Amino acid sequence: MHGVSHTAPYNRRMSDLHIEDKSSTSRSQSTKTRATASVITSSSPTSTATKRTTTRKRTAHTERSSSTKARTRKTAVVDLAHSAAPAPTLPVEEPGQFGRVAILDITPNEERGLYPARVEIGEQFHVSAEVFIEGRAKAQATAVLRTPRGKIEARIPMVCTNAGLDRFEADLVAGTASNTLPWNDDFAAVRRHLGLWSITIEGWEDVFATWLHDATIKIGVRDIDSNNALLEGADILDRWAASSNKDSGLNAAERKELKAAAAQLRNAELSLDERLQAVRTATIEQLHTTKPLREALSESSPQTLLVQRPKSSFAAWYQFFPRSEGATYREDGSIEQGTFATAISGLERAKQEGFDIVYLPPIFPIGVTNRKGRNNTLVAGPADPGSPFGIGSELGGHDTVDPLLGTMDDFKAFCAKAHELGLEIALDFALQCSPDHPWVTEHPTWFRHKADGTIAFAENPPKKYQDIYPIDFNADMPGIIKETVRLMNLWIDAGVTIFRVDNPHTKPVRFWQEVIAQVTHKHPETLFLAEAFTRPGMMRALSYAGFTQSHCYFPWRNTKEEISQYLLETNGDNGYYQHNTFWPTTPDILTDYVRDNGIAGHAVRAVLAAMGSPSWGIYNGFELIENCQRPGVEEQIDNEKYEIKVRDWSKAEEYGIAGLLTALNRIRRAHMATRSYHNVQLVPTSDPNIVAFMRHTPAYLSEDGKPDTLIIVVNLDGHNAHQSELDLDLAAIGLGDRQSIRVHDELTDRAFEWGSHNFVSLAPWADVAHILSVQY
Ligand SMILES: O=P(O)(O)O[C@H]1O[C@H](CO)[C@@H](O[C@H]2O[C@H](CO)[C@@H](O)[C@H](O)[C@H]2O)[C@H](O)[C@H]1O
Repeated sequence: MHGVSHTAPYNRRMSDLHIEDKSSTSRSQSTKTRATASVITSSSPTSTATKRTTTRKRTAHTERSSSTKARTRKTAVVDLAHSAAPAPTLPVEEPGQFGRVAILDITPNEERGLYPARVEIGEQFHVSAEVFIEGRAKAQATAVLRTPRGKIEARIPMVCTNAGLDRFEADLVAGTASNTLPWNDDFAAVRRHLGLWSITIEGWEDVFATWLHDATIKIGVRDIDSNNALLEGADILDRWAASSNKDSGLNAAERKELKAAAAQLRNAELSLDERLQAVRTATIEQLHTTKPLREALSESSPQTLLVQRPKSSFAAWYQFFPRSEGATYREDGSIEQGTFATAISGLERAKQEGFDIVYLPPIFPIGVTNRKGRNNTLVAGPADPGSPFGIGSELGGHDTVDPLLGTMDDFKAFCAKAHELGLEIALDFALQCSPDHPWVTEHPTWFRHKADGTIAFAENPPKKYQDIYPIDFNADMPGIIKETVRLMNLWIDAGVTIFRVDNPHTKPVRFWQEVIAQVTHKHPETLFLAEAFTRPGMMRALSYAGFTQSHCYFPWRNTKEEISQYLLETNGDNGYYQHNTFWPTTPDILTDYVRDNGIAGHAVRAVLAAMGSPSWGIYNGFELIENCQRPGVEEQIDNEKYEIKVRDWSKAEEYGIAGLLTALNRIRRAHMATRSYHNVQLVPTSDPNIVAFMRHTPAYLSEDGKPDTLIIVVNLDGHNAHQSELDLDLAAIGLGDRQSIRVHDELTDRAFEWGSHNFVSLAPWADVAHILSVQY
């Protein structure tokens, strides 16, 4: 976890802030504007001390602009006459020029900031920077978050996390988490907060801390300069007491307190220790933490942050095939397939289990030429419905509803029912054609013809897709873009809000960039899930191009080491660009782990997916433990891709998995800590079969003012019980001063007393996991 533990941070949210944005809406990123902002800053937060100090600082600024030697000399004399001059804010006039405090290596900042980091509205995220000043002086840092209109949303003190090495970190949140959906009346209010926000880092000299450190040593050894040190401290306290209300937010009583402490530091009738005691009070300590004197304020250039709509990070997906929903056996044993009308039962099941998004495979007419038969055979029988990914027939292509499922109106009614239930519809968009697709004759240049005039079928080695032609983008990319945008708009108008794009990595990234830009220009609420399993660079590029979520390698991360490493990889800085969705299985993926670990194994993978990633998904049938592989391949036998399934859902109760999925979605909704790609921390365990991690949201980011922490402990062995010791870093969850804490198991409702060293025992026939919420 990047989680930064603040004890008493200052100026949390804008509502508590006493700081105004001095550059506000005019905070353009141009050098000129930035320089102006710095100059304005120099005349308010740091130069607000006594009249004398203010005059001196203003003089310093005038000098810089007039640059006359005489004036420079005069100012130097004035400064020397007064113990130490406070470090000024220096204007930054061009990129790369340092301010008075140096700020380097701000994160997130992928590809040198070319692509904005992405978060969902209300998602906790993490920033860091290296901030330092010369010599022994102490620097501090503050993260400032601005809305798209330039208004300051939060100013959060950053914490140095590697003492002496200048790395400062902070957690932030942009806007308020929401479950409002695009068709809800109040969505307009959410939309106002979406778009490009900015983060700047303010570095500043903590002159009080620097002084206190040195003064304590000097007085301790009765240094000859002890009196000077105390007088210097008194000057600092005076400056602090007079500091701008906009910056420090001190009230009258606090200013009085600081002035009284300054007087005590100057009081020659007291002993040196008694004088120093003036600043060793809880009040001054508290003020230093919450309302410090910030001198030499230096501001980084802004980093952009794209804040996206609800469900762009935090979403629970549920996949089913509408043709199987409500399918029945006729008397002769043949199957009556489901339709959009009967598939309402799938929506209801998704709703009941607490999912947000229903994902449908392609719903278009299926080709006849080279149609695949059961179990991926190359010859289809007369009753075989074919793979829905074999798109297009004489009945139409990507803009036509398969008549076996219903009409366009039936599909619209299905979407409307989903919306009524609070579910979004994600439609599969597989850009490929059956040989019978109208494009094959209407747009021959969209396909690569071999010398003999034929077209090669598609493949994704080692998989072969003999029933489809791939699209060739080289001859007419503009034409394909235009048609793709038309198609997506058509389905959006029917009620689709999300596209799950099949194999996007086999098409040019630039193609997706243009398509997504055009679609979201008209329909900014549209989300895109990339079904890409490929090289990391390509997966990241698709995210930069606009895919909000991505399939990933979670299904193949099964051991403790693999899971631990993957949790950090997917929930760290990568999570700003690639929002990985954790699916335990899909119609294309049934791993050996799920095959071999029975009901317990299903429970394990569901807990890891739901708690390990803000975005997770379940392919239906998981509840029924459909885990038999087709020999030699990592996918189900009698796969629904090639045949219609008649399922007996009454069996779902028996296995308990449906109940578990429902509980997991309930826990996710109730705990803000599950909503972020940036708050995971591994918890060390002694047993190789027990993996543990936690998610923590500090109190200052939560809506109810309380921290939210979940500790997830999972026994990966689907056959044997395991016991493990488990070490908890209580300081990382803001409870460093406690010997013991109360935790509540969200799955079983049991309560435990835990501490920094704990013991767990988990058995596949009892509990495969604990999901413990810490009671604050
Ligand atoms: O290539 P992936 O493993 O990423 O899988 C995706 O794309 C496949 C091609 O669209 C798709 O495969 C299914 O449809 C094909 C075309 O009808 C068919 O030939 C394959 O046998 C069938 O598995 C796969 O489902 C999709 O997720």
